[in-house]
Amino acid sequence: MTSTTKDLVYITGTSQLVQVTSDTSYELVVTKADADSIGTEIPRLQSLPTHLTTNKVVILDSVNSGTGRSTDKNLYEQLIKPLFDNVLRVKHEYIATVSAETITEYAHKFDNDEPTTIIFISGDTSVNEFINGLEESQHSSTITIFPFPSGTGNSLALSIDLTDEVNALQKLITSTKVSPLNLYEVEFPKGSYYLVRDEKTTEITQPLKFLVVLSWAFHASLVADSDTPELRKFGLERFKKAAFANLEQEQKYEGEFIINNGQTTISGPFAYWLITASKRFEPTFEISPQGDILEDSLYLVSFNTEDNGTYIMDIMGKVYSNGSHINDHRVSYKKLQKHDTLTLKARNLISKQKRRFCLDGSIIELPATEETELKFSVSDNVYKNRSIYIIN
Ligand SMILES: Nc1ncnc2c1ncn2[C@@H]1O[C@H](COP(=O)(O)OP(=O)(O)OP(=O)(O)O)[C@@H](O)[C@H]1O
Repeated sequence: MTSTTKDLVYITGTSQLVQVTSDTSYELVVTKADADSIGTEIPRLQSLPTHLTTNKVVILDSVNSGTGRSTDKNLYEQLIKPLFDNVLRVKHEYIATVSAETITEYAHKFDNDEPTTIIFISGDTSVNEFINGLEESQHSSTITIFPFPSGTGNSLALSIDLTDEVNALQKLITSTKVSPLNLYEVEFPKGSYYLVRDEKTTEITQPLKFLVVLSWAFHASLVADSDTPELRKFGLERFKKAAFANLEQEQKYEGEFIINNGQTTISGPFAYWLITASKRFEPTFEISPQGDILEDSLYLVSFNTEDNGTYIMDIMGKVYSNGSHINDHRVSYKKLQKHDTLTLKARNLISKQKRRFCLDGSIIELPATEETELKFSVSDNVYKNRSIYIIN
């Protein structure tokens, strides 16, 4: 692998140029340099943003995210730790997950009243688990989130234009922009469970929040089927592999999506159905071109089942082609906003394949039933007395 060197930042007070060399591993390179001798495109750092100074800083490393941490590249050990400890002097707490419960348990116990910045080295699911794990707090407080794109899909990070870890690190230390991170809510029917590697785990007993996507049909199926140790090794390719396997079977999910008690009804059977706040799920998979994570709105993207073998790939190809699927007459693309009443009526949920939903990457299995209803809503950035923000 050829090695590349990227300029991270120039620290004006100490005249230090900080660069990152990456090949099979990362290395932080700090040299003294004269301000006039370095390129004007390198960000000048005069002082650190308050999310790294005034706030308590926690780094949550979800070590199973992406292709795991077994490779030689280790973002925290090789870049963040030396940068924070030796160069910028950012006091922080580092937590590496040891199990699938670490994040939820941390969130349950989270009782900081002081403003906290939580830096996630993960994908979307880990951030979702933290938010949903929060318990009611007596005092209102703020939690500022920063997502490194270190998982497989990284839709949240992509939504704020973070496509690689080094660019993300640059944004984390230089950006002073912090915006409310709006949350969305879904109420699953009683008897719904999380499904991990096809096994039922925790029962869902309260409405859940999501940040980027809630899906059913083809999308939920491929995310669920890709959650095996064999496929996880492939990184982003795991979704493609699971997608091809799903295309071998008919994608037919019966039901209808009802907006504002019938003002608009989008009838199935659906091959594809999701609601999302994000613009992209992968760098080139532009699922919702008008989406903006900083707005308090969702978009519905759905299309119906057809009886030819190529229509799903045809429409997916358009998603990869700058999101041009939204101009395809077969695709429903609708903005959903605060105060909209949103209901999905789903029918014939007997076979397991038909009753799996994806909530920011987690899979949820509904109980087997002839008909059920799910309710959704667009809420603000406050949950359990905590105001959630994102550095962007
Ligand atoms: N040590 C661990 N053992 C088992 N599970 C873990 C461990 N650490 C983290 N996890 C779980 O792995 C999952 C990682 O999901 P995350 O979304 O962060 O990454 P991803 O699935 O690669 O990315 P994406 O959701 O963007 O596709 C989370 O459910 C998290 O709780």
